[in-house]
Amino acid sequence: MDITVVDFSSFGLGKAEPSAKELQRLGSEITRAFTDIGFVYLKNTGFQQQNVFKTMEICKNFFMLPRDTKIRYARAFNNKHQRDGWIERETERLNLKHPADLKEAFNLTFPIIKWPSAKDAPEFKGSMESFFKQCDELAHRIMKPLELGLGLERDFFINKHKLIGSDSNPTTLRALYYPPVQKSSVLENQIRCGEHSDYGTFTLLFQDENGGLEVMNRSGEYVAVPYIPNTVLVNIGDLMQRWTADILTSTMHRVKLPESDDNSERQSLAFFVHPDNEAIITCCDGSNKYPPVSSLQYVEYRLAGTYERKKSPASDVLD
Ligand SMILES: O=C(O)CCC(=O)C(=O)O
Ligand SMILES: [Fe+2]
Repeated sequence: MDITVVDFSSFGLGKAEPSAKELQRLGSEITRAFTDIGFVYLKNTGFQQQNVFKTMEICKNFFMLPRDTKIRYARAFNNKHQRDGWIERETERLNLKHPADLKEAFNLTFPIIKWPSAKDAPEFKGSMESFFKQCDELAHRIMKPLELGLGLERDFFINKHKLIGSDSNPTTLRALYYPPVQKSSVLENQIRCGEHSDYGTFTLLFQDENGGLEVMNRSGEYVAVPYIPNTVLVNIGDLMQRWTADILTSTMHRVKLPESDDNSERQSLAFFVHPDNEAIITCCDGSNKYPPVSSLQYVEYRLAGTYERKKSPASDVLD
């Protein structure tokens, strides 16, 4: 199983809308990939690889801060409407059958109250804000051909994603850091990111050169999804699968441990696209295969399962 690479140069960031024929081509190719495996690599999106790596480096500087500093920016777990901030290692478990994930993360979900100060993390705020904006623009550019590919009316998806980057939409930019792993301290079945499917519309994923991401193929085997320079990996989320009455596929994936104690770390940036809070998601083919659900209700229900009931870092810093 190979994940298709689609050339998105005709509608990359900053480009005018291409001809109807070209948009149709993009739509057919992307829709085919999302129908088959639920993942596609887009190349020439307008994202500069160097800028992606620079953003990761700025994030790494944050992750390298002492715990006492990072804890000041920890995500609160006592308020389900406040999901931004730092998430300590082994706090989340994306697969409930496995021990907690060997990763830490920083969420940018609006409203953002946990920005690290410029003193603690120079450039972090500006860099993440600008990355968020670029992701938002690319997400909207992907929706247009997708509407065409699925034979939906123009703006079908766009109209339900008007408030990205505000308190009325749960879309999240997440910086992930997977620290080096000492095999001797790893619990049974513990990996960097447990097998899961994403929750929302779709996800834009930017990986570094350290592998580990794997996707389940149709035979139920996990296969590597390597980093390809100058591409953005896009995958369908569960809400989109439901929205399209299972035409598009939300596929299980995971991040495995490095092969040996080779001190390799991993970083990624994930942009989880969700419809606006109040959007009601009803099967787009009129089949009513799944009952209508509000975007916010759905994401809150899914997120509730992700966190362990153990003492969370946020309880150290109730503010
Ligand atoms: O870090 C990665 O490459 C994947 C992370 C992921 O799948 C997720 O956070 O949903
Ligand atoms: Fe994921």
